[in-house]
Amino acid sequence: HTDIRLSSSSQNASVYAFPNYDKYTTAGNVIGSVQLCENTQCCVGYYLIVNGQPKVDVLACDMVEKSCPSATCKAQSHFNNRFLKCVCNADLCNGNITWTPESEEPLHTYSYSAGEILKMAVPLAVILLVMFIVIIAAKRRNLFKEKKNLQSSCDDYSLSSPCSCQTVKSSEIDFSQIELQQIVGQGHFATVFQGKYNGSVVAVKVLPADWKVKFTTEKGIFELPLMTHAGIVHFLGTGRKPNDNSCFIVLQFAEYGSLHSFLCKHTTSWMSSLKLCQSLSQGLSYLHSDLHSGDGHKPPVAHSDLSSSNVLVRADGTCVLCDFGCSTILRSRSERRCCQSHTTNTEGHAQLGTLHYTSPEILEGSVNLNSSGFLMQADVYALGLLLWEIWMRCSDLFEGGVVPQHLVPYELELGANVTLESLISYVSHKDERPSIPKHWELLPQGSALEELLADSWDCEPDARLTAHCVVDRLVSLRSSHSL
Ligand SMILES: Nc1ncnc2c1ncn2[C@@H]1O[C@H](COP(=O)(O)OP(=O)(O)OP(=O)(O)O)[C@@H](O)[C@H]1O
Repeated sequence: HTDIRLSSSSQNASVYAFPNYDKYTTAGNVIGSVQLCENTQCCVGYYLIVNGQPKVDVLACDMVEKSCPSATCKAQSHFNNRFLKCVCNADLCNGNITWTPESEEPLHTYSYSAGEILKMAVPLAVILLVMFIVIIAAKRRNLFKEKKNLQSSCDDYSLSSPCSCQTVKSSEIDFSQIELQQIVGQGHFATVFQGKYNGSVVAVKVLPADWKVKFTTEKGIFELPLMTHAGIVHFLGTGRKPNDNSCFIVLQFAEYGSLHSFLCKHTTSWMSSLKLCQSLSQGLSYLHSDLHSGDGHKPPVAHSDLSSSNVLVRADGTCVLCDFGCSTILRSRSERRCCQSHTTNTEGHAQLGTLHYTSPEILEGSVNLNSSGFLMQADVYALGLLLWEIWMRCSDLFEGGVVPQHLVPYELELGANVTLESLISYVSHKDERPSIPKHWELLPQGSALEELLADSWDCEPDARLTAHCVVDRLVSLRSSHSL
């Protein structure tokens, strides 16, 4: 058992305990066994289910600032029958999780009540089942058709596991070479630390041994040939911690953290908003590209979990993509033959990303399999939402007025704890999108912005731009409207 000492003094203090990370407990604002949450109201608890009982894995302040309306720590996600997460807003509340084995469902989501989780789980299961069946059926019937102009680089691709005929051997990093400092991020699966490796500041993403599949998927993407690009977080290597067998990935450190936390704290000028948008779109365009260079071949990759928490901001004000744990490699038929012996385990695994950013066709389970790039089109829908998020914090687009505080898409319309049902009704049935300020119509670049957003988040996936076209539109926006 973890020894937890309680503090009665400071507000929003969160009990913290790192059974596997004892030597890092002095990092950050830690007093005794209590971490003082200075920049967030939320405490988070991660528990592993051992012999039917939740056992503390990590307790800390919630660095990703997700909503935490409850004072008690009710289990909100339950993965693989092994892992629970809860968030809450009272002193030391995350030391006690409220959980009953029957009340949880395996969702990757924000905080929901048990009833809501049940309501969402059924349609989600149906969507996943339908997607799986139609993908397999489409493969059999060779439904993927050639497309001109749009997605021209992804003809005849199909989903594949992260195996590759070609991979670049990455460096195996010895854990003793890394000095972990403080926690800088907490995803659903991983804890991300700032650290030092070979004299450089790095980010170390630690995934518990239970999440080996996520780790292997992400490692497989980083190890594809030609994956080095300014818009994709730079990968340094992977390893295993000797004491508990958890896996870690060492990455370039992004000084501003996630785009979400950057936009919460900062507003931008028009030019710096364009820099964020352009680097983000270039990163996605590169990820989607099918590249041959020398002996190396990078197949197109769909990110499948784009959100402002999975985009990082570097010190120079550019974005990089991160978190490839849900990504899918799209392979041509000939490559699949060559990879056949490795492609069975995750074949057809189109995963749902963060709910707010999920495209209407995936929300509804009506994926158009005539379009081989449907996962890339879903990424472009999320890209449109991210561009909107960035511009909603651009002070030059609110001159003379107040820049609104940062909100994730649909938070204003549907609240922070959005449900699948409300999203389907709003985004799919009513075809609504995040609202664009009326006065943008009057700005010189206003109509180009609106068109770009509309063409990225169109309800019809085939009508959406490619990520490459988004880059082109942003380049022309920059040249015609540089302030
Ligand atoms: N290279 C990095 N530099 C700085 N911060 C980072 C870096 N990588 C990740 N982070 C922080 O850690 C958070 C979680 O990282 P990541 O999304 O990779 O974890 P995850 O568990 O896979 O998340 P998810 O819940 O989206 O599946 C990010 O939102 C960001 O705040």
